[in-house]
Order: sequence, then structure tokens, then C-alpha cells
Amino acid sequence: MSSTATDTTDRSSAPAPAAAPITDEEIFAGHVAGKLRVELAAPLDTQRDLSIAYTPGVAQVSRAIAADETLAKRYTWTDRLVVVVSDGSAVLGLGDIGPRASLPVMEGKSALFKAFAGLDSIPLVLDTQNPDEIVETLVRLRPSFGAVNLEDISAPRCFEIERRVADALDCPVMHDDQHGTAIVVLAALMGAARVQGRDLTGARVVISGAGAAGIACANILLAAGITDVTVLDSRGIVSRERTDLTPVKTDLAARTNPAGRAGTLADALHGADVFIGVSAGTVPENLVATMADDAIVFALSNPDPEIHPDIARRHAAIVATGRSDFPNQINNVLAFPGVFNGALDAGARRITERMKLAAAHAIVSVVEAELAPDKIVPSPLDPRVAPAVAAAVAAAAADVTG
Ligand SMILES: NC(=O)C1=CN([C@@H]2O[C@H](COP(=O)(O)OP(=O)(O)OC[C@H]3O[C@@H](n4cnc5c(N)ncnc54)[C@H](OP(=O)(O)O)[C@@H]3O)[C@@H](O)[C@H]2O)C=CC1
Ligand SMILES: CC(=O)C(=O)O
Ligand SMILES: [Mg+2]
Repeated sequence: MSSTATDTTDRSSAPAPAAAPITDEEIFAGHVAGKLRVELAAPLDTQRDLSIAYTPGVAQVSRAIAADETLAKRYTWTDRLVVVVSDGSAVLGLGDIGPRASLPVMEGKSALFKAFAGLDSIPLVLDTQNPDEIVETLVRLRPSFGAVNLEDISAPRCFEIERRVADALDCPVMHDDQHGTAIVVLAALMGAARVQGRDLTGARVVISGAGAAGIACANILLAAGITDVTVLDSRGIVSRERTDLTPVKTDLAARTNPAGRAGTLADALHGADVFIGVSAGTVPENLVATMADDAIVFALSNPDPEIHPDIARRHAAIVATGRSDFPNQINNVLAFPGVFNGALDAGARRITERMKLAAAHAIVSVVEAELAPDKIVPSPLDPRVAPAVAAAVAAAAADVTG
């Protein structure tokens, strides 16, 4: 795809460019004709090159694969090719903008796979939001790729789609908005806890957003031993008394909100230690002001955080967003390139909870000696991140290889 090889230059500590605002012209110019290209892996200059790469030579390779399908791993590009798949139903925080409008984001994810993990990746946007059709399409396309990164597919369909695709395909499948996000949020909370010298397992955590990202974040935090997690959707606290919950939220309500609170974000945030925003909503300053001392605020919606970090910092000790232009970028880009690279290196057939926890620990371990309130996670441009995540994920994959 991209014509550049993996770039291992450390750009994370480069001085920030002069604070000239990025113009609309600059942004659109950076997307003209898309952000990806296909490049040749073998020369095609001579008749001899042509006879090897194309007919007649290629026929021998095709015959060999027809006789032994496992040879496709060696003699095609599919083994390490990741498809980034979206139906355009929950694109960033922009909502259901459809497959065509989602494509710049999916091209961007593919570009990040190449830049940070050296993995070739193709964006595939689907003109259907029907789970049966999405699963069927990926099953039919299975000979063409080695792994599936599901992206920006809305809840609750994303849960069923991920489960069914993972069950149907013998290769790594991960819904990035769920698990990539959850991995990085856990890493960031570990980083924040170390900066503050406290144990966050007893912290009161509030998550705004009970969709793909919110539910996965709740799950990984519970798995990591944090017991007091409260989640809100667009109607308020996901509590056991509610009669309007989907089955996934009913299950969530049974495992969260131990104080049995009902009500609004104001009710949830009063005295809370941690706010995690994955809602595309907003959180007013006066509510952040009611949080506990040394509060932690992760306003992760893209492109617009739930609260501007400068405002959140008036009341919170540690503040992060999902954006590339503020410190403490908590974004799934810290996870997915290394997770897929590690899974493919190990020949993993699935991505497991163990692999996700290993990824979270690897992310924070990269900045262990550099942790600070404005550096609770490494920069996505830190060249140590993806290799560390890949190594940890591969080591944790032993039970799903072979
Ligand atoms: N920084 C990062 O790495 C990432 C950030 N995100 C961001 O998280 C947001 C959600 O993404 P995703 O989970 O994929 O989307 P989903 O569509 O799956 O879920 C959105 C959730 O937000 C809830 N919601 C909507 N408006 C509000 C509101 N005003 N207050 C509280 N909850 C609200 C919805 O409620 P209901 O269920 O009632 O409809 C739903 O539960 C996006 O802005 C996205 O950019 C996502 C992934 C990674
Ligand atoms: C970062 C990302 O995946 C999102 O905001 O949807
Ligand atoms: Mg996304």
C-alpha cells in the first residue's frame, strides 16, 4: 500500500511545530486522492520479470496453492494483510454518516497500520448495515486477507457482528472502537495511578457512553479489578431500575453501578474520581467541578472532546483527550497496530482478553520512567509503542496459535 517502509524515526520528542493553526486548505490537500497507494514488491521491468510475476510463471504458483492452500500464506500478500471494515454507522463522534463519508477515516486507520506496524492494510466500506450481510461479505472475502479490524460500527450491532465474524473466521478479528479503546484507556488509567501514587482499584469511575467504546471500557476496567464503575447512555445512568435497556445494557447494569444510583450525569459525577467520555456528548464545567480532589478526566470523543482540556484542567489533576493536538492522547492508535502485528506474528487465530491486557501493560511500560501528569501514555509517534505491544501480544497468544 503506502510507498514508505515502516518509519521508525522517533518523532515523539520532536519540538512542537510553531503553533500555526492548521488550515482547512492544508487538511483537504492532505487527503487529495486518498492517503494510500499500492506499491510493487517485485520488479516488472523486463520480459523475464513479466514471465515470473505474470504468465506463465504465476500459473505454477497458482497450481501449487490449488494443491495445498496453506501455501497462500507464503506466496500471496494475504497472510499479513489487515482489512479495515466499516459500515459507516458510528464514525468517530459524527454518527451514522454512511460508508463513503467514513472512507477518509478508514484510509487513515490503514495508513496508521502501515506507518506504525509496517502492516499492509486495505479499507473496505460496506453499503449495508445488516449484520447478516456484513458477516456474509467478510466470510466470502476470507481468501483475500489475514486479519479484520472492524471500525466505527455502532452499538449494539457491533457486538453481534464482531462475535459472529470472529467465530466464522480462523484469523484475528477485533472491533477497534471496543477493544483498541479499552486497552488504551486501561493503560492510561494505570499511568495516571502511578503518577498520582494511588491505587485506582477503589476509585469511583464514571463512563459517559454505553456504546462500543463505553461498554468495552467498563468490561476491561472491571476485569482489571476496578469495582466501582458507573456507565451512562443518552438517557442517563444505566441502572437496574431502567426498563428501556437493550440486552447488552441490562447485562452491563447488573455488573456496574454498585451504589445503585439512578439519574443523570450530575448525579454520577458528584464525588467521582475518574470521568471517561466516549459519548460524543458534552460534560459541563460545573459538573467536573463537583468531582473528587485530584480528579482524572478523559474526554475521548472525536473530533470534539466532551469538555475542552483547558477548561477541565481548572478542576482536574490529569486531563486527556483522543485528539492529536493536545497532550495525553488516549486513542486506539496506541493499540491496534501492535495488537494486530503481534497476533499475526504469533499466528493467532483469535484476539483474547489475555492479549488485550498484555497490550495495555506494554503501552504504559514504554513510558514507565517518564510518567508525568501530561504524559500518562506514550505519544502515538513514539516508535517504541507498536513493537512493545506486538511483543507482549505475541507472547500472550500461546493458547490461540497453531
Ligand atoms: N479516543 C478514542 O480512541 C476513541 C474515541 N471514541 C469516541 O467515543 C464516542 C462513541 O463512540 P462509539 O462507542 O463507537 O459509539 P456508539 O454509537 O457505539 O455509542 C455511543 C454511545 O454514546 C451515547 N451517547 C450519545 N449521546 C450521549 C450523551 N449526550 N450523553 C451520554 N451518552 C451519550 C449513546 O447513547 P444511547 O446508547 O442511548 O444511544 C451510546 O451509548 C465517539 O465520539 C468516538 O469518537 C470511540 C472509540 C475510540
Ligand atoms: C479513534 C476512533 O476510533 C474513534 O474516535 O472512533
Ligand atoms: Mg473508531
